[in-house]
Amino acid sequence: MSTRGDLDFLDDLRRKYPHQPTFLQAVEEMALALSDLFDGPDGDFYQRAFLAMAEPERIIAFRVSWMDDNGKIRFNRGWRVQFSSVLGPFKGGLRFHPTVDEGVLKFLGFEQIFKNALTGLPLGGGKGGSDFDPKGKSDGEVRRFCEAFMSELCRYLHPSTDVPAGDIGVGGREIGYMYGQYKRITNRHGVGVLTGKSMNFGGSEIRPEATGYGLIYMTKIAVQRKLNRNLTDMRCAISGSGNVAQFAAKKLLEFGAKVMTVSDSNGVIVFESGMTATDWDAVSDCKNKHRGRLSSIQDKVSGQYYDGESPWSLDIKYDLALPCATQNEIDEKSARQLVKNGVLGVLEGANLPTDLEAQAVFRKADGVIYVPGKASNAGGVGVSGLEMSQNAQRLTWKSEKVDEKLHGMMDEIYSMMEEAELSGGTLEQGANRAGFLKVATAMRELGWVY
Ligand SMILES: NC(=O)C1=CN([C@@H]2O[C@H](COP(=O)(O)OP(=O)(O)OC[C@H]3O[C@@H](n4cnc5c(N)ncnc54)[C@H](O)[C@@H]3O)[C@@H](O)[C@H]2O)C=CC1
Ligand SMILES: O=C(O)CCC(=O)C(=O)O
Repeated sequence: MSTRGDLDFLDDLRRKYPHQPTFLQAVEEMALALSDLFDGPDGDFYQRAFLAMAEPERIIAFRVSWMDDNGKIRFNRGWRVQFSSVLGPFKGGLRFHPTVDEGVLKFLGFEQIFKNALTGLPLGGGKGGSDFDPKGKSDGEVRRFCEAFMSELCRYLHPSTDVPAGDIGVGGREIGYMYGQYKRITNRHGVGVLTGKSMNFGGSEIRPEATGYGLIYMTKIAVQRKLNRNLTDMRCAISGSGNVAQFAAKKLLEFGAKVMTVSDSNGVIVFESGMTATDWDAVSDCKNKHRGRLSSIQDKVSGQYYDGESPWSLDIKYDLALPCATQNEIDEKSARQLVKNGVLGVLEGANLPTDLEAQAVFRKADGVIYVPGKASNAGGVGVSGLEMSQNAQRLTWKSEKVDEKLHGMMDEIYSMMEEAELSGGTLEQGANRAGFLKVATAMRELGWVY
């Protein structure tokens, strides 16, 4: 594999976007994994295709003005990065978080292109969101913000153009409010312009669960094929306690694994004897009903709460690390600690949770299974794609059918990665290469790069 210094053809991007470090990080991670292609016989074409993919087709930026509970008008920035329509409509979530800016959305949109390609569905890549902070806002404020956001965004959406969904800070409640406003403004009903909708108006079974469940389906496959064991009693660390983390934990409990941790940005709960179903209910209630902090349930759960810590800052032995919170949550020091404590696998539920130095530690560690988020968390957007299919058919499929398709998708993605491994590469290279080649080939066929 090349080193970061070898990728000279990225210099223009580095010069243009020094203020977008996470975007450049995502680009470099991808390019490193593709270095064999860039150095090969068709390298010139692949480099040009890669640079074309790294420039969004369109970025829409807008002001969102909304009224707070005191009757004051407040302003936020909103964006939709329509990154790539090569494989299909722009598809990817919306993030509401104070750290959101154009660079963060470009990193997420760039990852989304290849993730969506891996699902095997005709989906392009996009991402959007706002620097709005939902923390501490009343339900009325969140609703008015969502309506204001959609009032701007609605003119750019269409089932065959751009179909957003949720991400950090955007769950079923926010999707409902945005869809409500879309219907009000456009007078179009029952159309698939958003996924992650309620089952009452065109949602799909298993979409809320899909990212977390998909992650654990892939984890199960990896552990079976690489370690020849099942998940029973394996000590699994999860970070985060939102949508992805909750359903990853739920599926792990179902498979008999030991869920050792969940966390939020304030602290972590460690379940030395493994999380119980009652603990899971308490976390879900805390986050989904009360929208509270984990510290508020420390007396209601069997685990111990540590303020200011994360699953990766504590010196604990885990068999599997499943980061499900946010980008760059695992740095080099945490990665070394995980490896020292004998971690067997790191499978990413979040997008880019491992920074470049930490990735290098996992790559070098003998035998550690390392699966990047664009493969292991693809189940969410995969089921979003199935929601679009159901909307187009005006049908609702049974949950067993959706779950089976989700399982099949994760299995298929693992097989693609395994193919690369069997020919001397790694699972990580396999994921990046399969996603990239699909988009690059399509671009050549469309006459967009040649
Ligand atoms: N929702 C989905 O379908 C998908 C989400 N993802 C990724 O999964 C990750 C989690 O997303 P969701 O669960 O949907 O969001 P969410 O809003 O439901 O939960 C986010 C969780 O991360 C925690 N968190 C956020 N910032 C943090 C920080 N700086 N330090 C520690 N914890 C922090 C929050 O406390 C919360 O528990 C994100 O990286 C997202 O991009 C990836 C694929 C699909
Ligand atoms: O379901 C979707 O469209 C997008 C999910 C998402 O944002 C992601 O995969 O990171």
